[in-house]
Amino acid sequence: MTPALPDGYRLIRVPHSRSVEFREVDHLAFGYEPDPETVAQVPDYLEWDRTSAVEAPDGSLAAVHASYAFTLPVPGAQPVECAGLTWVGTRPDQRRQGLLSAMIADHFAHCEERGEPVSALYAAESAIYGRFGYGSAADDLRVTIPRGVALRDVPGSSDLTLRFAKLDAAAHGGLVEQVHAAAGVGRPGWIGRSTDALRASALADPPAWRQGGEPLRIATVHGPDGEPRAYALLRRKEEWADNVAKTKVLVRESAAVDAAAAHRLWSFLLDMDLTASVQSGPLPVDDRIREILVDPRLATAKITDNVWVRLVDLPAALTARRYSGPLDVVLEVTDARLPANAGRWRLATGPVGADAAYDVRVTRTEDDADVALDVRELGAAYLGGRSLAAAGHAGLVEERRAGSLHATSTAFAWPLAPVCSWMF
Ligand SMILES: CC(=O)SCCNC(=O)CCNC(=O)[C@H](O)C(C)(C)COP(=O)(O)OP(=O)(O)OC[C@H]1O[C@@H](n2cnc3c(N)ncnc32)[C@H](O)[C@@H]1OP(=O)(O)O
Repeated sequence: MTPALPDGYRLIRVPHSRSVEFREVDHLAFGYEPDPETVAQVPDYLEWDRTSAVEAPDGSLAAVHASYAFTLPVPGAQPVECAGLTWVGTRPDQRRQGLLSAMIADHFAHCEERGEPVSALYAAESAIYGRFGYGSAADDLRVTIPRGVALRDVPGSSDLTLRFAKLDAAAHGGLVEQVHAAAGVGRPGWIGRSTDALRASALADPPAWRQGGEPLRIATVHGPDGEPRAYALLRRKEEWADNVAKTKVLVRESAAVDAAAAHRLWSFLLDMDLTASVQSGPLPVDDRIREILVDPRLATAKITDNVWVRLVDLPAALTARRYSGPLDVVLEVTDARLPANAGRWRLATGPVGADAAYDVRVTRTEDDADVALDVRELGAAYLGGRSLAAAGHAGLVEERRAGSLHATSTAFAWPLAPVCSWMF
């Protein structure tokens, strides 16, 4: 069902030649205006063959959205093609007349045309996207830790070398992406920056973004042959109180390829002169730092929703991931926006064979349903970080055959918590 637009409005693709107008809608919707220095220093990272809008009858842009061609790491399998929805905005004077609803339908149609079975996003407000079938599929953790707290020993940490420098995009860009990719192996949701412009924007540091802190620095950890094994992009924000230094270390993003490298990095961050605390960037909720703090209570933790996931092509999406155990279940799915997903589906997986062959079948069935749920709940559970049983406990998933929800929930769960380490 395509929601109707008001008379005279139409959905269009936006070419690069209209980029100023496109950005202006977003500035009006979000309430900001980048200064010329920021515009000059942050690369244009939108993909201009994936930018769309609603045009008003007078030819102006009333609402906009864009997407990135990502691949989304899923539990135990190759990443799946994924449209990363972004830059969604409706002009304040055009709100609540269905423009977003029409743009989302358009976005799903583009996903289908491009063969992208899932879409993911960061929600500006968490109440917006559930109605469109997106489920909150991951949380992220941000910790603030006082300087000098003790860490448990991790073998090999003290053999590694730490370097600290002013961030130089040309010199450090390759290292950051190499470590980021290696650190995310096996981690559902760990989306990589897919274009040079996105990679460059991760290192952008215009003065307006510094909030009174120093320019971005980079701490890197190296193995015996100098190979990079961890990094943190950070800035210090100088503060003094009664002649005592209270400077904060603000980490934008960090990643480590293994436990020793993570320990070496944190040992450095938690022991910087003149500082009082370290505030992390977005981490998975099961991050190593939670395990290695001697006194975890000293860390203040904040958990927020991270990526949201929408199954656009349900059978393709469910077939593209692995499950934590054998399963044979009939799911009855509701999907108000994409009726092709609705109805009864048999999801059957066997054990992994000796040859590592793995079989997942998702087929239409007329058999009685074991578990009934909306596509939103399937999206939430897709990366293995949300419990379908918990959703059932909350009244959002219905168990029709005793025991089937426990089995389904167990199979969808995954040992490593999903997260995306950067906001898009
Ligand atoms: C992935 C991203 O880019 S996230 C960024 C999202 N953008 C922003 O937050 C910028 C500021 N906000 C806006 O630009 C707009 O308010 C938008 C884009 C969120 C909504 O655009 P609109 O064109 O007004 O949405 P539309 O009229 O299609 O509303 C669809 C439904 O969503 C609801 N809705 C829209 N925005 C919100 C919201 N922020 N919170 C809760 N419900 C919302 C509407 O009430 C409506 O409900 P209904 O179907 O029950 O009537």
